[in-house]
Amino acid sequence: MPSSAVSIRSEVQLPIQLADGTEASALVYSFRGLSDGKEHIALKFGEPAAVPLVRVHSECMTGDVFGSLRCDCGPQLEESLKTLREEGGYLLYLRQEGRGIGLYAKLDAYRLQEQGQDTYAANVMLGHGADERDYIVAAQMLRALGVGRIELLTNNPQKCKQLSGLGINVAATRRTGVYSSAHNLAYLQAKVRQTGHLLQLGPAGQDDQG
Ligand SMILES: Nc1nc2c(ncn2[C@@H]2O[C@H](COP(=O)(O)OP(=O)(O)OP(=O)(O)O)[C@@H](O)[C@H]2O)c(=O)[nH]1
Ligand SMILES: [Zn+2]
Repeated sequence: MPSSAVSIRSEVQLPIQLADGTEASALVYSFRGLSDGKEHIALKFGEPAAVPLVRVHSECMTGDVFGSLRCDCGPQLEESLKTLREEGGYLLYLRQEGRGIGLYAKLDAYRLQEQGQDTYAANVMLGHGADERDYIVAAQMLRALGVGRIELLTNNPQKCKQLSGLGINVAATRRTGVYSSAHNLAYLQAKVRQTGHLLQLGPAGQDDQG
């Protein structure tokens, strides 16, 4: 369960340029006492509503930084930043690279996917869990920010379930757009099939972008 010992360590303004060239400003928080000892951060945009919009984003260096088309993380992050700038709210950036298995192991999993394994089976073949994430630190960060009730921006029912189980009131959820292409269609299909992600997938590249 979230520890009450977690507190805000620092806050600082961060001007941001979004992919479309427009600018935003966020307050970036660091934390003291998070249970896994990692450097997770939260970004606050504008004046969040009484039930703030929250994106809990799992780190994906290849997608978030380099624009990898193997997954949908980059466009989901971009969409989240735009929506949060417009509506106010929080983005929690969780250091859960590769669904918790780490960057190198994720790259190894990509090799296995090239040989026909799906994204979950590849993790298991490497000796990892299919999805090793939990959302304990997310709940700790929200509590430290004084946020106990949220609207969650996600297609992943597990995030809602786990956060609720950790005492965060997920009053509503909002789906992100669907960002599919020939490169990530099999990956997105596996997410729908195996973890119940709420994505409506048409033929590659023809899905709604919002
Ligand atoms: N192990 C592994 N991790 C991946 C792979 N593709 C993306 N990831 C990681 O998966 C995480 C993102 O998870 P997703 O399943 O895309 O989305 P989600 O966070 O469950 O759900 P949303 O809230 O809807 O985005 C990030 O940590 C990525 O680094 C892959 O093929 N293998
Ligand atoms: Zn990704």
